[in-house]
Amino acid sequence: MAIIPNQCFRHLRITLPRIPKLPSSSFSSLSCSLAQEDLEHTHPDSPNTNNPTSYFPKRGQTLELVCESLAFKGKGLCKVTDTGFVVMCDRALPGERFIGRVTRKKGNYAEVTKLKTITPPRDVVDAPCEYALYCGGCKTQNLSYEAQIRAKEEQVRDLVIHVGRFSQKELELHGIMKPIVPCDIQFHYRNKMEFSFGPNKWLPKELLLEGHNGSESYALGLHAPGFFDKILNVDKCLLQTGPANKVLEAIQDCWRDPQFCLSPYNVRSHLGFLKHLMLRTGRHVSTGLPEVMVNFVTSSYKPELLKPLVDKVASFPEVVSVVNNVNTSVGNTSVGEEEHTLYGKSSIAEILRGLTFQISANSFFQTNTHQAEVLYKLIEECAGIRGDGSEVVLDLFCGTGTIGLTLARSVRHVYGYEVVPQAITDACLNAKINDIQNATFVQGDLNKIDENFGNNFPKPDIVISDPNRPGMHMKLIKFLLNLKAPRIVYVSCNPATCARDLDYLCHGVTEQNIEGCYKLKSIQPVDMFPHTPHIECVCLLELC
Ligand SMILES: C[S@@+](CC[C@H](N)C(=O)[O-])C[C@H]1O[C@@H](n2cnc3c(N)ncnc32)[C@H](O)[C@@H]1O
Repeated sequence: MAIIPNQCFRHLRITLPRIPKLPSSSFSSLSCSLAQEDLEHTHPDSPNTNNPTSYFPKRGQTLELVCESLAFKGKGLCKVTDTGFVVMCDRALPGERFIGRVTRKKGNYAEVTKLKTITPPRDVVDAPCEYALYCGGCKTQNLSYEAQIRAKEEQVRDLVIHVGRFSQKELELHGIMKPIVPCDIQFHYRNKMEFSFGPNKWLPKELLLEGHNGSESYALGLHAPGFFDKILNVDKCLLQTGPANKVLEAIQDCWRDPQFCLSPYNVRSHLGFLKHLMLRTGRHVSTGLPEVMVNFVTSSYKPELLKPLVDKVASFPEVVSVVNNVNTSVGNTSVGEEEHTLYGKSSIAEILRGLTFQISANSFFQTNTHQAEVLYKLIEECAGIRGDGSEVVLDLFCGTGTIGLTLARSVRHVYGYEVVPQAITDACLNAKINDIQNATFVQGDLNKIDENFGNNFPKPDIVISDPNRPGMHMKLIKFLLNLKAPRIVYVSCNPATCARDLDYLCHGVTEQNIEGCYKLKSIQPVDMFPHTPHIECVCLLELC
């Protein structure tokens, strides 16, 4: 993710108080409270716009609560009896009655930790994963899938109304709000997982009370929720593909063997060798069979130490690539300063909308390939391309060019902009592999555009904008409002910033005397990540 200097948010800051503040007894305000937290989080300079409130539970106080619905970030939303005061609880599910302890004050609501369930949630199911209750990845695995997607759709509607300032009536009258598109495949859908090594297994309190002891053994797994230094050991992850799980199990079976002298990296002492294990699954372009890349991230380059693990994983026919990213920094990222190929190829392939994409260890690619097909089809439909090869597409936040390239076949030219230089290199490579000559990819920071932005491409007929969580910068909003392209397809992974940007584009920015000039035609939530709180949306805007 790009590091964004604080001053870039000056323009956004003054507009944030416009998010309506509703009485705490209103449910809509609850998810808005959390959305506000997210908007402030993404814009660190923003002022504190918290509402004073007469009732506030004390920190440490215990309360009996009922979870009413799921709010932004998948937190359970509850109200204190009699006062209607809002509290949020991680992992509380709709219908669940429980005892919670207040842990912190947050604007006009408080956060609680669940101590004990009194009545189980509605729509509860048995979570198939043994780690579901502790691992930070799947927060809602024990909620039926129908209830999960219902909750996601409600959140989007709530944010579009209360942050985006679109009325329920206009959403309904014009059929703007579309029903969420579910994901047909609810497990094993992730093509990429990153596990971390650590010196001690982390165990949740419940297991420690049962007498389990984790502190004595090394861990390979996922970070315990909220901890950068604690690893929940995981032998299998139900979100990743079957072949990737086979590889994970094989590594778990042998990496602690003392004869291999392999040590996990300790993020506190900065000693140790093995940092992360990244597993990516693609497909062979002709056979369609799965291809796995194994990426060992280590603190130094010692291929002889990795050899036993490399030999073990290379024995799987699906493993076609083993690479080693060497990251000598004390930071905890998986991108190395050097990359060495230890077995097979340095990249794997994937097919999306009939195009082939080369995926190297650190290149960005949609993590749910199956649902990316669905998402890209929706984007293409929204783009409403005539197909006569006359139109120009501007692909903002283009990553490795996947959206633009899937549209390139039916337009005159695609111009893609992206901040990460490696992604631009990959986008150009992807264009070449697919013999696409009418696409130009440019590296640049869309938070820092000036009046010259737009001089190097003709006026687009269609703008695709797919920003990451912070959404679009005010400079880009202003640019788009001046550009007046006939259509904007806004793809978003954060419904809160999406609702804010839709408001700017359609209703303008009053404080800056900027008028909106777009009409929201449709907003389509898409579930890309079952069992997690993440929500993707595809929105179509047309010039008024
Ligand atoms: C959600 S991804 C979308 C990628 C691509 N459209 C796709 O579907 O694969 C957002 C992209 O925006 C890029 N990005 C983030 N901040 C940016 C900025 N300030 N300027 C340009 N690109 C940025 C990220 O590197 C990332 O590739």
